[in-house]
Amino acid sequence: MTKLAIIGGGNMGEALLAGLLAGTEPRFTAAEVVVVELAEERAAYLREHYGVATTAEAGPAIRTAETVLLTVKPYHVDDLFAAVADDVNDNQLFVSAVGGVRTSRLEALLPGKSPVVRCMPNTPVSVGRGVVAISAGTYAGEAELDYAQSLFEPVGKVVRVEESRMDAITALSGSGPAYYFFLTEALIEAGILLGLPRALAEELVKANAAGAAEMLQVPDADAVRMRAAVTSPGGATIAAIRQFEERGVRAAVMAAIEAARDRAAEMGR
Ligand SMILES: NC(=O)C1=CN([C@@H]2O[C@H](COP(=O)(O)OP(=O)(O)OC[C@H]3O[C@@H](n4cnc5c(N)ncnc54)[C@H](O)[C@@H]3O)[C@@H](O)[C@H]2O)C=CC1
Ligand SMILES: O=C(O)[C@@H]1CCC=N1
Repeated sequence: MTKLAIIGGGNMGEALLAGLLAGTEPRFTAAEVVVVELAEERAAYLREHYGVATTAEAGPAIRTAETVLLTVKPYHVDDLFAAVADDVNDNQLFVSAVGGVRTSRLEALLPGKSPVVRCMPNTPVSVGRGVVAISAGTYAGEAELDYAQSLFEPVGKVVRVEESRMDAITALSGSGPAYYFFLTEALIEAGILLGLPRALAEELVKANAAGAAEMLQVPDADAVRMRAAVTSPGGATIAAIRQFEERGVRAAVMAAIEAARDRAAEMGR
């Protein structure tokens, strides 16, 4: 029996696969995992890089799996479940990372009463520094949440949440790495505007991100206080902060996360 079937070998399927197979004591060996991926070029890449088996046939992979991890797009879900109804049993755990899709919708698509845990990971799971929010569906309880926690702890921090918070968590945390990468891009371009060579600008901006991230991990780290500590009276930093505030960057961030939350909810319908 396969321990884990990952359905969808795209960006998130690969990020979780990489994290779960990494390290000297990986959560799974490659032989314990099968990835269901329709695009053959993508499947070949995953076989070559991770040594896992792949298939385009979800049914047999699901039939023989203890845990089924869903990493397909929300609009793939109906077709997928229609095709595998005969391959599912109630002893399997379904763990869904599908954005916006509620456990009640997945439960309605499943033929029996398989337990479903919904999760929202982020791409740093690929390097063991992710964060994964989990919540239980109707037929999943503490045992299934404990199992999901043990599944994801090797790839990052795990937080248990009410499912009603999942769309907000998708916007803030699932999408979160993209915002930091976006800011990174913008800062590198700013360095180039100021005449720095691209390689130097990249080196400085990436090292700043790593340093600031490390400082934020110190217990009781306070972003407001740490930002103030950089902002000298009458100095350079306050001149930049004034531009951010005049241009509404703080309000833009809030509006952006709100839009992501609303879009997550819409995707799941
Ligand atoms: N990319 C991210 O950072 C995050 C993504 N998610 C969620 O993960 C899911 C996947 O997102 P991505 O990996 O970014 O998308 P993606 O488009 O990169 O990957 C989806 C993969 O599923 C494959 N696929 C489609 N139908 C299939 C089927 N019936 N059987 C097997 N494979 C099938 C596609 O060929 C594709 O490779 C989405 O629901 C998204 O909301 C959640 C958290 C973060
Ligand atoms: O952009 C998306 O819809 C997915 C969900 C969170 C991150 N990526």
